[in-house]
Amino acid sequence: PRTTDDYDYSNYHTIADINAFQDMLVAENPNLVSKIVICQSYQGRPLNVLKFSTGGTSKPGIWLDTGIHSREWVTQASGTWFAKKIVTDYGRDAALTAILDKMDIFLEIVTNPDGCYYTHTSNRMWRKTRKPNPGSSCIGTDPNRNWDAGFGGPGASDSPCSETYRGPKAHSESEVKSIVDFVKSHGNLKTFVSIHKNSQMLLYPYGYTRTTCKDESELHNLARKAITDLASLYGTSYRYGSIINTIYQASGGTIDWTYNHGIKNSYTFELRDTSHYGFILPANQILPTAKETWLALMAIMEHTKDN
Ligand SMILES: O=C(NO)N[C@H](Cc1ccccc1)C(=O)O
Ligand SMILES: [Zn+2]
Repeated sequence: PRTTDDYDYSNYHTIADINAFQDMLVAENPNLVSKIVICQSYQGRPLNVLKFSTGGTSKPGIWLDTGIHSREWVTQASGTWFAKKIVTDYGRDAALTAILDKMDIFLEIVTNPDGCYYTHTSNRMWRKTRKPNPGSSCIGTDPNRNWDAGFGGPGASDSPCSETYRGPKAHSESEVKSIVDFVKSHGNLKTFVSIHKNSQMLLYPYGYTRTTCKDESELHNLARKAITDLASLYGTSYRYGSIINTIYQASGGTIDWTYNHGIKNSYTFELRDTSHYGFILPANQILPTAKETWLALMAIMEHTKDN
């Protein structure tokens, strides 16, 4: 595709396509979009973050990431659609314009590029990073267990062969450490949304402990509003609640760390479906999934702007 207008948003794409999309989007919208390379993956691929900003220096920020689990292809595809939606709606949609006039949005679409490449070339079901584990023939760490939040506790594995291997130590994976460093250097993120698939759930901290997080009632009420907006489009029903109460105990998870690091509005989305198709969601569900999820994200971003 020569422009982001003729990019095929209703299909799954390789990393090369998605990186080309990102560069086109920046070139087409130099006053709104820029690309930050926050680091490289283990195998040396760039970790690209799109910054959507109307200028200013220390604006509060909203972080969105997709594809941290590489096999969850509908999330990277949705992230691509979100990027185009932001530039399309700025200056046209009052709600989105108000959000961007007050806050910056950071979007990492291919958060696990090594794993993503591997799903396209070798194993469609790959979830983890692709860094080898010394002393084991098994590759990779689960980037949703590698964060310094209850790290190594119940709800993660210490076996490199497990899909939920936590890694040799917290933040051992550059794909994780690079986000940790970005959060610390930015210092003013108000919202952090990590997008996964399968289960149709909207989850908030904690996963590693049954302790109720201090903002639980606010996060619960906002989650209810967000999934109500989501369901208004096609009737897709979501469950919501804390990770540990809604899905299961998991330690070292992304949003437990971001919440403990002071980002109140920390959420994990689990997009379509509820395992009817398993992880191979048909491409014809990409656009409906992206569009309904955007309504929930708008609810979360508007709440952030107003609180
Ligand atoms: O893998 C997915 N979804 O794809 N999420 C599950 C559940 C989860 C969600 C949020 C935080 C921690 C744990 C996981 O085992 O990581
Ligand atoms: Zn996942």
